[in-house]
Amino acid sequence: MGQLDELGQPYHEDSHYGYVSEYDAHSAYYTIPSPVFLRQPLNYHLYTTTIPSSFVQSASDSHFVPSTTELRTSLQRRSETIRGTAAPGLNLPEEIQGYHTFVPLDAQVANANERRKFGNWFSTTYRAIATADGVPYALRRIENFRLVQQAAFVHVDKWNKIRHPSIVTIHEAFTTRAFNDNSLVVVYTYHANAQTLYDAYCKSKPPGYQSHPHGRGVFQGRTQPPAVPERTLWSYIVQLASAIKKVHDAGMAVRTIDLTKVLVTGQNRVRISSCGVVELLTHDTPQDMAMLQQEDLNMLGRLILCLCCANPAAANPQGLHKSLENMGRTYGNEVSTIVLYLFGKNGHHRTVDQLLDLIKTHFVIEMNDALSASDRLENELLTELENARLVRLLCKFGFINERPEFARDPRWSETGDRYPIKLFRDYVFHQVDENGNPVVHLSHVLTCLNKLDAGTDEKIMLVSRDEQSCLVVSYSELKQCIDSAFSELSRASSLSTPHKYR
Ligand SMILES: Nc1ncnc2c1ncn2[C@@H]1O[C@H](COP(=O)(O)OP(=O)(O)OP(=O)(O)O)[C@@H](O)[C@H]1O
Repeated sequence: MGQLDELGQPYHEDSHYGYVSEYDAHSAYYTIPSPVFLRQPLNYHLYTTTIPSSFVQSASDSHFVPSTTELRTSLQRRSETIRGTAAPGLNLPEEIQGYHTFVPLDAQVANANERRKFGNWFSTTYRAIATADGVPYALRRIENFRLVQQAAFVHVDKWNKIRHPSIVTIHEAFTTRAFNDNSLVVVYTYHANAQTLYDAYCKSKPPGYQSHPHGRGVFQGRTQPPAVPERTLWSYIVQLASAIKKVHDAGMAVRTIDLTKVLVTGQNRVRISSCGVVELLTHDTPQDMAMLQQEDLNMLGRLILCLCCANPAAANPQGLHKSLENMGRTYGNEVSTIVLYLFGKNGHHRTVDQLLDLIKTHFVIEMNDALSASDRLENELLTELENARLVRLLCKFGFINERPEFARDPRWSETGDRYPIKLFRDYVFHQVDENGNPVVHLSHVLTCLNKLDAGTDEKIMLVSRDEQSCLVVSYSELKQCIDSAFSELSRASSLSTPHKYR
């Protein structure tokens, strides 16, 4: 029973959380029926309780993968974000160029003067779902921008060919008047719950309830974000340098290496976002690629300095000296050496290959951590491997059991060839102990279903409810019986609506 308590809890009824929603068969996403209620935060710990330690390969944190419980909690949060809808009253377009269910991702800034600009233009980022594949995408909209030359879209094709784990992939771009202006929209892969480096390390959190993965939130005053640990800093430097290498090798420049454009998308994982937008906006202006690549290295140096000082203005010329001193007090000499190299103070020509050479020892550490992460994830996957198989089996079972049209069917009666299925259902789910109390034991159910799915030769004794008759059958016979009952049912169903069950 203890096991059931532990394993059973993740499936808590959540209807009282007030977000039970209508299922939109067309989009396969949840839409909130009107009137809309303010949602209570989910108690994630109910969904992702600690798995009994005997089932867990590694409960400890590793560099790229958090402990099992935290990993599950964060995946739940992402899944919930992906299925969320926008607050009412935002007047967002219903559908644009095959994308629907728009949700703004930018923090709502009350004062328009405080909005950041992308070059000379305001931009807004939305999450939207593509009708074609039902997958969420991040759409960056450049407001009031009239794209004159269609030839500019060549940059989208070029960037689409750059596939790198630390670059957010671009998919397409189009112009639209659906926002009541001329907008350019650039579509990227969506990373649910991504945070910019600026938000993660430079922005203080306003007072309020801070959620806690293992319990109720607690009220906290305005909190400063944590300083970036040196180990994490090196991880970021390695990932970003490797992304720059990929782009420079393709004869291009990144141009968006900035605290507000680099996203943290998982434990210690960073990705450069918004690639290609600058090229689209400045298509008319001739560019010196060698100079832009030098500027990329400079931008990386500025980003590291700002990150170390938790201050986006740390690399401004007037405070540069002081910022370097501050950085030197907290971080090792090697960090300062890299930053000074990237600034290229003596007018040196720098290359990304030289940079990689300077930080090569850190690449080895990263690679080891990345391999450990993939081992950890394989182990996590192993614990989930059987879930889909068992759910399919339970669905089959649910389809054939207790159908009213079978009530008078002699095959399901006590002398019929389908009768063992009924008895087996009782054997799996409706057992009682010697005092007549229900036996609710998940491991019994799982064991029976696994043996049934495998069709083992093991025999079990099935007893009727009135204890007047009993049958000895093997799992293999039961499997045949269930398969044939289900095939018959699906044949009848496919006559009217094909492909209902796969
Ligand atoms: N590809 C993406 N996947 C998921 N979230 C994203 C993606 N791109 C951006 N975001 C999120 O969208 C939000 C807004 O991104 P944006 O780049 O517009 O940030 P910003 O510079 O803070 O906003 P603004 O420029 O409007 O002031 C950020 O919180 C960021 O984490």
